[in-house]
Parts: sequence; C-alpha cells; structure tokens
Amino acid sequence: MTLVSVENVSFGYGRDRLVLNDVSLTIRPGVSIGLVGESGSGKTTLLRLLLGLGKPSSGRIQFGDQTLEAGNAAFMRSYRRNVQAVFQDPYSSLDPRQTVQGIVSEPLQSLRIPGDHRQMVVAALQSVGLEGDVLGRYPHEFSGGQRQRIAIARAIVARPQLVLADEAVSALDLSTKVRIVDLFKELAAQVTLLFVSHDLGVVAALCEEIVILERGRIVESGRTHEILKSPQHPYTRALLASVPRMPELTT
Ligand SMILES: Nc1ncnc2c1ncn2[C@@H]1O[C@H](COP(=O)(O)OP(=O)(O)OP(=O)(O)O)[C@@H](O)[C@H]1O
Repeated sequence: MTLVSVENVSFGYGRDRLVLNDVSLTIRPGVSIGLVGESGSGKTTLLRLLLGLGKPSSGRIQFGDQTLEAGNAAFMRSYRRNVQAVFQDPYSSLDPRQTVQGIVSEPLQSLRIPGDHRQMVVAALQSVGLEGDVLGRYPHEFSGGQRQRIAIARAIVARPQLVLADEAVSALDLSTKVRIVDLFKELAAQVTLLFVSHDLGVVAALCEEIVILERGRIVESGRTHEILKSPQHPYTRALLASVPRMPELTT
C-alpha cells in the first residue's frame, strides 16, 4: 500500500537549472523515511512540492489514487488533513500573537474539523509532553524545544497520516535535540514521518528507510541499517564519513 508517491519529479526555480531531477520515491503507511543530503541538494524544495507549495515541472505526486493539484481546493483540504508539516525554526514557525490554543487549533479551524477543539488540542499537547495549562500562553514564554513540541502538536492535532519534518531538530541544542528525536520516535508509532535532515545520525535513529539526495538526484535509497552497513554510492560514503554520529541516537 502507498500513502504518497513521488513519480519522476523534476523541478527548477529558473529556466536553466533543475533543482530536482527525475526524483521518485514511495511513502508507505507506517514506514518512516529520512531524506538526507547536503545543503542545496533539494530537500526543502521536494518538501515544498509535497506540501503543494509549488508544482513539479514534470512528473507528479500521487496521494492515494489522486494527483496532487495545488489549485484544487477540495483535494487540498483533504490532503492537508492528511499531510502536515513541522519546520526547522521553532522561533519563526509559530505566530507570536497567538496563544498556544490558537496555534495548535489552527488546522482544526482551517480544515473545519468538527468536534471539541479544546479537547483535541489538550490531547495533542499531552502527546508531545505538554500539559493543558499552557493553552493561554504565548510562544515567547517557551524554550526552543518546547516551541518545537507546540509545532509538533499543531502538526498532529488533526490526526494526519503523514508528517513532513524539515530539519525539525537542527536548530536545537544537543540535549533538547535528543529529547525531541525521542518524541518523534514515539510519534512514528502513530503517524508516518518523512524526516528531512542533513544529519544522518538523527535520521538513522528515526527512520526505517533512507533516501539520499545529491544535487537534486536520488543516488541511493533503501533500508536504513543496510545503507549504514554498506553504503553503495560514494556520496553516501562521504556523508557517512563526514557526519558526526551521536552514539545515544544510534542505539
Ligand atoms: N526560492 C528559490 N529561488 C531560486 N532558487 C532556489 C530557491 N529556493 C532554493 N533554491 C535553490 O535550489 C537549490 C536547492 O535548495 P533547497 O533549499 O531545496 O536545498 P536543501 O537540500 O533543502 O538545502 P538546505 O539544507 O540548505 O535547506 C539550491 O541551489 C537553492 O539555492
């Protein structure tokens, strides 16, 4: 079964250079995938296309049996219900004028999801390790790690099938990073993750499968432990050699 498939997708911002070149990958329910590559390899661009924030120059993205079409409002509503995102910077990704209640309930409101929103928000906050007493507080009252928990609560409150995380732990200090990676690990039992990172150590700790992107092309993909054990492509070997692995994350 397939949740989302990226089929032969190419994309360029300008006319002359492709930032993504014939990229194909399959996201299956329950199988978290790490998308790894150096800065500029096209990870964020692929995530933007997966969110419907841009259109492939060629190829397509399928959600079930439907093709992702950013202009199709009805499709996008059901897609957004199922596909949510967490971004890198927990300082800029939360609206400073909104309370935690407002921030976390935003997908419920914009997707017009019926039910007791307050209760759903409290449940989402609890599953990221925050208590309901934070509801009336504002982002500036929280640390970076707590803000990232709030952003994760917002991503899971509508019970999506897939969460796209873009360098979601990169801006955090090491001990906070370890705790948020642990939280993502717990979440991976309930929701499929596409975890974008330049940090192979983090991805190895979280994802069953890895896709390696080099300058817009997939050079290697497969099961994480196999790729870590015997990387086939020189680029993967170079990435493995250059990334400091964190022992507490790789067990
Ligand atoms: N809005 C844009 N307009 C033009 N070029 C862009 C734009 N956004 C990204 N690029 C270029 O596309 C390429 C891929 O960028 P992208 O941000 O997708 O890579 P990345 O792997 O996510 O890198 P990073 O880890 O640094 O975020 C880079 O060469 C970048 O300069």
